[in-house]
Amino acid sequence: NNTNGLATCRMLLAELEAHQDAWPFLTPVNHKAVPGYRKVIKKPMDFSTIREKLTNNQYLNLETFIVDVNLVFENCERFNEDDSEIGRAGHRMRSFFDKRWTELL
Ligand SMILES: Cc1ncccc1N[C@H]1CCCS(=O)(=O)C1
Repeated sequence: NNTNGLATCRMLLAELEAHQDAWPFLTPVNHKAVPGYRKVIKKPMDFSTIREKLTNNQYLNLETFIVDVNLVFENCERFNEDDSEIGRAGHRMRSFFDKRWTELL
């Protein structure tokens, strides 16, 4: 039910934030420091924004939470080369997340 969904969101987000490869995703990408980002990425998302939304009760359930987490990884794959530090971190974080939430189903 809904409460279980929110406890699961809190647990999953804590694990994402604590992951050693989370560093590119902990704060919003600084579009002043990253040329082209604002133009290319229409829906920026990061773990601190997800934390804020969770705190403000903006996620209806686990599914709406997963949509935002996946947006972090889709933006990363769109903007970063697979063969780059940030690109590789994104792939590692995505596979970590996919494995974790499916384990909890
Ligand atoms: C996820 C992402 N995609 C594209 C460019 C940059 C980033 N992340 C940055 C976030 C702040 C720290 S950093 O500047 O090292 C990396």
